[in-house]
Amino acid sequence: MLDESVRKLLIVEDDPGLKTQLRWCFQGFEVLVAEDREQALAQVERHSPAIVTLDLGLPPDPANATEGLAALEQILSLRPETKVIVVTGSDDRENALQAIARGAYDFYQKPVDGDVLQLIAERAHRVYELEEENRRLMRQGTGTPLEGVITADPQMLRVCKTIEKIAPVDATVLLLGDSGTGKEVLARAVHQLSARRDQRFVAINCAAIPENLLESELFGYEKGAFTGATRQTIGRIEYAEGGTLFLDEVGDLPLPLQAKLLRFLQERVIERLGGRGEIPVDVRVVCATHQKLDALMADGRFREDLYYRISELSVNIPPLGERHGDAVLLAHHFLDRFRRQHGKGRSGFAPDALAAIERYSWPGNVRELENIIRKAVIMADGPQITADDLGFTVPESNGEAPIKLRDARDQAESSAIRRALSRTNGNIAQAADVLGVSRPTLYSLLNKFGLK
Ligand SMILES: Nc1ncnc2c1ncn2[C@@H]1O[C@H](COP(=O)(O)OP(=O)(O)OP(=O)(O)O)[C@@H](O)[C@H]1O
Repeated sequence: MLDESVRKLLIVEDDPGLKTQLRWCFQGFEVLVAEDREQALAQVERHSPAIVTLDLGLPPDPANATEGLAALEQILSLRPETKVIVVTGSDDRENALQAIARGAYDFYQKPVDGDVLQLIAERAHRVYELEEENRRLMRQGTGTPLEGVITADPQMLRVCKTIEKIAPVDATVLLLGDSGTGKEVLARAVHQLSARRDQRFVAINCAAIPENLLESELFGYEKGAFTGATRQTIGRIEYAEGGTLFLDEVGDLPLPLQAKLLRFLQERVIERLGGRGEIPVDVRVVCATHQKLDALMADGRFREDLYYRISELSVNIPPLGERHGDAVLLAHHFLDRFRRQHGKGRSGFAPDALAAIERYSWPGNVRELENIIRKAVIMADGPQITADDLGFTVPESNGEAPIKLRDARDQAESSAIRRALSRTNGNIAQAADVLGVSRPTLYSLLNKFGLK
């Protein structure tokens, strides 16, 4: 958790009476003030306040929202993570909505009620803290040693550790996990962390190639082997010589090819179609499937002897829905990537979007999340990505962050603690350090949230 004593809040208000009144609203914040756009930007640049309350009617044209809306845009482009709460006149709903569309976190209509404003500021700060925690974990590489793998989930971190251990051993690896869980990413990591890293990584999806072509694709063929075989062609196995061959969806391999693959794994030689000699090939094989191989074996659709051969080392990859905190972490990662790729200045996710991402079950796993964020980055109307932009609904929820302050705080705290623990591999002293609390405090929070 961030140090509460340095929670900074900037009030942008030109009316001296209101300014004084607002100053007294916010307990537990270091309050800064500004009277116009220029001063506001200077304060944001200098102090980076987490929260800004912004009166839309600013000089030189206090009767109009133009200056306030311009200030809002400049604040967000200077520091997109700032949570701006727009303060408007009682009959100025239209400008308030415009401000939200341009990235304001929330709006508040006068007359000022100190308790309500304090509550809104507290909620905004919790969201700010959560996002800050996410950004920090991402900056630190989230503790995963594997290239291209983003995770803070303890189960996935264990998977990464396993991959690290088995990569240098030249044994066949079987990766088991649902579609889109990152099997290919992990297969590449196996290759990268092995002595074969400077050779080829060759991937072939056994389910994507028609059965009659798969054999020649894998083993290659000699000229004249079949009609249309006008020249000698080497197969994917041979092409991977010295490197790693990734056989994706190995569960979909037809039985006759299973026998051929088994022979290759036993003898380490191949025969091209129409060929007369055996060719020795030195490749590391990594297989993957989303299928339940034991069920396929019971049905006689997968050879048991091949199963034992390919599962010398097998790794189970958990679905995204079971990984704590990973959906939001990955969402930020993809947002960063796609806004650079597509040159879009999205400032982040609106709270309802983050809540929806956290609660969704992700049947299509990381691939689904990646596609949804790509589309939202391209299609969103405002600077922030909202739950609407994500285009999916979360059952049994209204898509909003918890409204009760205590619930919001509990959710934010337990999520930050989980992340800190996974980041430090369950080391309490280090986790307490990361969170900026004492060890006894962390123990009591662990008790409170039933975390082990
Ligand atoms: N932990 C992760 N961190 C970052 N990106 C990831 C992670 N896991 C998956 N991805 C990305 O998600 C997409 C799907 O991953 P990948 O292709 O490895 O899944 P898969 O399990 O092999 O899917 P399939 O079974 O459908 O082939 C890829 O674009 C990949 O880069």
